[in-house]
Amino acid sequence: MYLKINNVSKTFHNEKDQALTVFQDIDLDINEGEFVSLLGPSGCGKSTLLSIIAGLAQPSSGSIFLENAEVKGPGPDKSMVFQEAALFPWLTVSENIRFPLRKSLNKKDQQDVAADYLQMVHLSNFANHYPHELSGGMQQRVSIARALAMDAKLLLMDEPFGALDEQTRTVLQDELEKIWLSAKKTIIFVTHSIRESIKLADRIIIMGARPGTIISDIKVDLPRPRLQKDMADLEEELLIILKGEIQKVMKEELRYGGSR
Ligand SMILES: Nc1ncnc2c1ncn2[C@@H]1O[C@H](COP(=O)(O)OP(=O)(O)OP(=O)(O)O)[C@@H](O)[C@H]1O
Repeated sequence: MYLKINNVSKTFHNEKDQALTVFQDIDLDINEGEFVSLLGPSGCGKSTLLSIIAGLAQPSSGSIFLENAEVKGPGPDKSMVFQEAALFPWLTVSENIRFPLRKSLNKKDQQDVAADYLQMVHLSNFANHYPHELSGGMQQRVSIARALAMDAKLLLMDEPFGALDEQTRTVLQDELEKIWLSAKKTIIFVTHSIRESIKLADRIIIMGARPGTIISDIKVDLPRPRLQKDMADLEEELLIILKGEIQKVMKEELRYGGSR
């Protein structure tokens, strides 16, 4: 198995040492080359699970194996795109993309790779600008270009298009689909958008309200590129599942908020 998530649980403790178990006993096997989307109500632990897979956070119990090696920390075998762009403000756009490549590629190759990915996110004319000269959406496109340029086999994306306008979002969804189809990377993609997950993923994992577990594991067997009219039935089905979970979260938040 390419990625094996074994009985993973995560509990946080607040300042009063009250325990908050975010999710419990998550078991998930992901094949190499799969495009998996993680859906679930706000606060069910999608970002936390992604950070644990990335090696940026530790599980409270359980373990994760990537190509049979236990994940103990971040590494070049996985790259992550966060909800907000995380760029070095003192480096230009092109230098930001080249930074993770500095040890693996010579200068000319770094420049070529940076230029290719900047073109892909339609920012070629901004290569020598600094992040503060770009809008939030443009900065996020640079982060995506940087993660793709690293060419890690496992790409972890935490609502990467959440802050983008609808048109840019659609363009980048199409680009990501093309990259995935040609490079056959394994992608785990957190989103709030049912439509986005049906458009992109092979497989949709739905996490339930806290303490979260996996409540559905759905194969998306629609031809690509996916058309809205073909997606409608599955969209309806997922909406019904998610609505129930969102209601549970709202009730729990009221209870938790009231106890503070
Ligand atoms: N470092 C932390 N310390 C304490 N609690 C945390 C920490 N990180 C996350 N949490 C809590 O864990 C729960 C899950 O958070 P997480 O961000 O993983 O959820 P999510 O499903 O990605 O939510 P959203 O869809 O809103 O982004 C939340 O209740 C959050 O407050």
